[in-house]
Amino acid sequence: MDAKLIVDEVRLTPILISDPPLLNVQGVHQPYTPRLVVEVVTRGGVSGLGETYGDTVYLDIAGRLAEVLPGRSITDVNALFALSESVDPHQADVDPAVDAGGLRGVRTADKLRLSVVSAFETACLDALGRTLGLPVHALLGGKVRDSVEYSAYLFHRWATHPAGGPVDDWGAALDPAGIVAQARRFDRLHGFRSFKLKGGVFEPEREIAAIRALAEAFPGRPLRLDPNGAWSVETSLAVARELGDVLEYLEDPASGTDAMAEIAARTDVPLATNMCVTTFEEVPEAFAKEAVRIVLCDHHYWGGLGRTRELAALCRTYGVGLSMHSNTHLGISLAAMTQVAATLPGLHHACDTHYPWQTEDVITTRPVFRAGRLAVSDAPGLGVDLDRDALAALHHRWLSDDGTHHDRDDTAAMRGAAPDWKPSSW
Ligand SMILES: O=C([O-])C(=O)C[C@H](O)[C@@H](O)C(=O)[O-]
Ligand SMILES: [Mg+2]
Repeated sequence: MDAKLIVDEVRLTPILISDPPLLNVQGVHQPYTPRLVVEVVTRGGVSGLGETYGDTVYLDIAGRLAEVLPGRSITDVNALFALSESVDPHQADVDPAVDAGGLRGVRTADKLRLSVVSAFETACLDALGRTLGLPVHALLGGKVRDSVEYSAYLFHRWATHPAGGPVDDWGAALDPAGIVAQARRFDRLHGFRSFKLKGGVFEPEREIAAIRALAEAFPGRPLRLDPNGAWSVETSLAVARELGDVLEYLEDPASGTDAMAEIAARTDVPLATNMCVTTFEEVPEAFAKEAVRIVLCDHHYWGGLGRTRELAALCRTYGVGLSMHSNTHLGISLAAMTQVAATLPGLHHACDTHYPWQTEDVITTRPVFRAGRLAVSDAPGLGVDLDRDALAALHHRWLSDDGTHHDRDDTAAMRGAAPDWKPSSW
């Protein structure tokens, strides 16, 4: 093996990034959210980047994986899965409750591990691409498009965080007019063609009215509504009847494969998910029951860019559509999302991204959306460079935090404003 390709060192940098007070079924985003930046440095002096969730449970696994990686080749990404199993002795201890902040389905030991492996895989591919002078998409078999379409991610939101923290100039959006104003600003700034509204915040009638207002303001544009499983089967069907003529898809209206399958059997509105199909183990039952027509991939928890392509192949095989999910993330993840999305022939829906809500980053140049799309970089690796000063500042914030923000907890943030608050269901 060429010595240049051998991992010399792995650097892990937990950071806290500012986040606006966006509302969802589990509460409100905290003012700061944790992320982890992974750097894999080769003996050839090349450094590759990856980014993933920064909550404590991920940091623990990442720390152990970082210790055993030096001495291995950056080409050996398939070995990361077995390697991560060998260093994660706490697999049985995982609380299976749905991740409070994540809203991304089951919480298994395997999935937590895959969410760490993904950042290491991305960093290895970035380092390999930089070493060979090739973009990551070339390492994945090549791009099938030159730009990737993203969707505007609309949220009901407050103007400020209840406990204080960073303030932006978006103001509150708590009714249909506020959501339309937010969509107009996204349209103006980034040219997004399609809009996704995070639902499950207010009673369904108010969210139906918001989608209707969007349909009126942006006739013919693709619209999605995602209450993160907050509704019953009957409520979901009622919403589908109300909005069937304007929705591109309804995302996770109810929780669980059986509920989704029942809704799917009784409506023509396509159902999408990033909650009931989030692991390969969940695929056979969901596809057999025809519970969803579209799966949202996410390279973070599916285990990386290679596994995202495997999911895409499965979806293609079963005639299930593909879209892309996002959680709060920075430019390293956005670059990885764009590189893998560029290689997926069956990706016919605009990808989600929280990125426009993020005002801070650890990369030197902010990507620019044009007509809602990002150009696919052909530069070596992911095509992004680390801003070390920004990384140090955000790491310093993490170090200075008393632990309140080390684990994302939207419910705790909401209870800061309303101590008796509980998630609603309709
Ligand atoms: O599509 C989704 O379900 C998400 O994007 C989950 C996220 O966590 C979102 O709800 C959020 O950031 O509040
Ligand atoms: Mg969703």
